[in-house]
Amino acid sequence: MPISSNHWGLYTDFYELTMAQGYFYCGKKDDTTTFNYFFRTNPYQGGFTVFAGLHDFLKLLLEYTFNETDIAFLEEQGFNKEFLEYLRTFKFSGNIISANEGEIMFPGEPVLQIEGNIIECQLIESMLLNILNFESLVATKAFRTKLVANGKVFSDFGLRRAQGLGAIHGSRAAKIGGAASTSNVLAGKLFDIPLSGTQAHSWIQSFDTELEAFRAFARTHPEDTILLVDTYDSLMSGIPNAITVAKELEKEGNQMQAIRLDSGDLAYLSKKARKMLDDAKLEYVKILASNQLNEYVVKSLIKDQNAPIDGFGIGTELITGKSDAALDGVYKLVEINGRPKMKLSENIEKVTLPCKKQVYRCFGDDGTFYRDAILVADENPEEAEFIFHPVYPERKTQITHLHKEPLLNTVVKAGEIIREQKGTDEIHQYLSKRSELLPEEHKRFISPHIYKVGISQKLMETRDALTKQLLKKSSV
Ligand SMILES: Nc1ncnc2c1ncn2[C@@H]1O[C@H](COP(=O)(O)OP(=O)(O)OP(=O)(O)O)[C@@H](O)[C@H]1O
Ligand SMILES: O=P(O)(O)OC[C@H]1O[C@H](OP(=O)(O)OP(=O)(O)O)[C@H](O)[C@@H]1O
Ligand SMILES: O=C(O)c1cccnc1
Repeated sequence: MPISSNHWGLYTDFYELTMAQGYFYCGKKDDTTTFNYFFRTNPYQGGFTVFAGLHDFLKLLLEYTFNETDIAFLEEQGFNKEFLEYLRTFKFSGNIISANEGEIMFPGEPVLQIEGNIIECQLIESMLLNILNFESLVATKAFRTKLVANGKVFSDFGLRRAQGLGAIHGSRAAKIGGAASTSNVLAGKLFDIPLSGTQAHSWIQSFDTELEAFRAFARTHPEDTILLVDTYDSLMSGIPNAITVAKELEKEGNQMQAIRLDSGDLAYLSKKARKMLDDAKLEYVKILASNQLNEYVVKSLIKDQNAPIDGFGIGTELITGKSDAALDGVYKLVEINGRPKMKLSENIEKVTLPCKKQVYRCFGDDGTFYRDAILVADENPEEAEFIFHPVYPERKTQITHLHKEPLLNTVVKAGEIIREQKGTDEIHQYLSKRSELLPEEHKRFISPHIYKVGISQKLMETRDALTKQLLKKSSV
């Protein structure tokens, strides 16, 4: 982590600590609770979300403790001595079941479920949301790009444009979603992501001529020469100079790797560049492109305009998850001391589902993802006959005959991580495999088909009974 600490207790919102102290003094500190993490909408008006950030969250969860300076700081903020003594030895001791990192998930379904005492579950809320919402947002953006890149690679160039230190985890998420490499050296070291890079305009500008700059770069990097050709004029100067240097490299037995286009009409320029390179018998020299790219431009260049571009560098839009500022993931209390709990809202979309749960992915006859079923945790999935639309119960699907797979598996037991987390490469491979099972209509960018997530009869009845009780109480 860039902020050096082995104690992450303060990585939380103030109100979590205020509530924790309140629970402590209200005699609730040993109440057992269950919370669910879920999101309400897919980002980018898309049809799915890639779940990412689990590894980073679990790592910090183990270090979610308070050291002496944290305790002293909280004392200055007015927290009570007895409560601070409690925090001094605090360590998360609960259980977590979670979807795999890299899983394709949908709105409304629990992605992760945490059980523990009320204080520990409450304190970690903000850190959990901070990590999972951001990484899932960026991983989803990256995977959308991968889906339309037609096998062409793209590298994360986002460090300079990211929201501060978020870049470190953004680069990790970009790799999970499909970036082949990153320019972000610290993220590369921390998360074992291959590094890649070219050079900036400053390199070219620092020499008297472009040709001199290209030659100097080729001399110092003969085996991996990539030349940025747009500093002065791509067609009139940059590409001809790159060809001259490629020929000089050939004489020394080396092959120039690529040129990089960074402005202008990338389809037009890449076609011209390809022809110029091919005419010079430099078919092996690849063409890379950058400049405010996103999944729509990549799709247009590759699929609609047949641009002969071999790879992309993508910065701003990838690392910031443009045009969505955040994934709207939330963390809600669903059970306390064995009693189901829910949140009512005038806005039906914001009503939460009570109870400990399990999510089952139901597969169609062709083996693809067909429906997700949210069941109460102790329900036998083979006995659940139908699942119902959470808002319009008259819309139901029979699931008896469908193959089902539970999505939430134990990752933390009594405060210990019991499932080894995978590396970014393996997570991406898992995502790719799962994506093959997601029907195409959920992947399209414009008006994707909505993947259906239903709730079991038992869950619906529990929710409806609880709603009645709560409405009765609130009208007294
Ligand atoms: N053929 C193309 N089809 C669709 N979009 C393209 C195409 N070529 C370039 N773009 C995109 O159009 C935008 C062009 O932006 P802009 O006008 O700022 O670039 P520029 O003026 O060429 O470069 P800069 O301002 O960086 O010098 C970029 O987002 C780029 O990715
Ligand atoms: O466009 P992005 O997707 O964010 O990709 C990263 C950009 O960062 C670099 O530009 P730099 O910061 O040097 O400025 P430039 O736009 O003038 O090239 C690079 O040349 C890309 O254009
Ligand atoms: O290596 C590059 O070409 C690079 C890295 C970061 C941002 N823009 C370009």
